[in-house]
Amino acid sequence: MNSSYPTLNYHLGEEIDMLRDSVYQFCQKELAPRAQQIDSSNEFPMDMWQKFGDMGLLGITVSETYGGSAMGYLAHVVAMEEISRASASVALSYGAHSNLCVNQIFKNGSEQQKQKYLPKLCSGEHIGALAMSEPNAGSDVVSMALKAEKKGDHYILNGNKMWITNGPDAHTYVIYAKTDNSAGSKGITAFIVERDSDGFSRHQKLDKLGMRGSNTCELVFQDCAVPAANILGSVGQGVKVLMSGLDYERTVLAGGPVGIMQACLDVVLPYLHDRKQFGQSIGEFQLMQGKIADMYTELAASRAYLYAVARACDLGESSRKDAAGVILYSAEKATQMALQAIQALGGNGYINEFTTGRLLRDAKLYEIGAGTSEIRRMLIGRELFEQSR
Ligand SMILES: CC(C)(COP(=O)(O)OP(=O)(O)OC[C@H]1O[C@@H](n2cnc3c(N)ncnc32)[C@H](O)[C@@H]1OP(=O)(O)O)[C@@H](O)C(=O)NCCC(=O)NCCSC(=O)C1=CCCCC1
Repeated sequence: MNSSYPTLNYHLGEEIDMLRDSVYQFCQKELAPRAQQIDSSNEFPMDMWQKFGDMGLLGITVSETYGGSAMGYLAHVVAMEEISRASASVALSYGAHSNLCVNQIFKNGSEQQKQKYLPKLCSGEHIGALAMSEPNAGSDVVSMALKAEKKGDHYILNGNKMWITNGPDAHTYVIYAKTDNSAGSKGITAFIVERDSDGFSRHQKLDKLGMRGSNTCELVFQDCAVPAANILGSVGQGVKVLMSGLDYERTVLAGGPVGIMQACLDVVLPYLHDRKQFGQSIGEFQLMQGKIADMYTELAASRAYLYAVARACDLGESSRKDAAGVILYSAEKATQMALQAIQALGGNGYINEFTTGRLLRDAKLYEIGAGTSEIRRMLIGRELFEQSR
């Protein structure tokens, strides 16, 4: 697990242990030292795409035929966790690329689409994004208004998408639009849109509270013609692509808050040894030991849940309530843990020279993005109630 203390062995297998070790070594050397600067500059470090591509991380769930490394969801969450431990915002962009865009094309694309788009997305030459939210369709995503009207062998898209991770930088976008406004969820269709399409533009980058290294923007479609050949799945079946994608998305992105929790312990533990008050290391005080006990336990519990849900995805047993559950639990614990990390560092925790403020700002996103905590509770409760009838 690469920590300064012995920790539980989750028995993930040699291949995934090696992957974790190489991602950890790379990220601690090349990313963690830049994380504060990435946050303050509000810019994604673009050199990372090629480096992640070279390491086989960008197409980690994609078969080798299309340039992927075919390691599966458990490997994906471990990579997500270790990148997030070093820089949560870089991990968010990584997850949006490799899961939201790349994995959606891999799972739902035609042979032609996979051959055309996946190799460059897996190598790091191209960046991917996925767009479902709109200014007036966040939690109520099915009420989206982006219109796609058939005209010959093209669809003409008009409308906006909002809060799109990697929006400013991507080459390839998975976009959901309404092909039939009167058909509710059955009127949604998924499209692959290329960045240079006429009538497609990316608006100014959004100025966010946290995740500042992950670029986000609004997308605008004005009579944007997309070939019918770029439909992902089939016409009117986009909600299935979207909803099943959200289950994988929530699982993979839960690696983000788990990495943030580890980063909290990484900063607090040495501080408890170094910081002296009342003539001794503050870690000698039981109230401080109580804090790290809670941090360690909540991290271990989040991790165990995460690996169990990711394993289920690998076995084709993905569960809607557990995908929602793992990100609900780990996101809320990460925010609480970041607050505790600030408290443990006292005055130093409150200044930006230390990482704790960034960890808090970054953690908060995971209680909102990929479904709010409220939507997650609703999904878990609803499914549990239905299943126990
Ligand atoms: C749960 C929810 C509130 C929707 O409930 P309703 O009761 O309206 O929808 P309901 O009746 O449950 O379903 C509709 C259709 O869909 C099918 N289906 C559902 N699950 C699945 C599934 N798992 N697999 C296949 N089909 C599914 C369902 O059968 C139904 O079809 P039908 O109409 O009957 O033909 C949904 O809208 C949601 O979840 N919102 C959060 C969006 C949300 O999470 N954004 C986040 C966007 S932001 C984001 O992702 C990121 C942010 C920052 C970082 C990067 C990512």
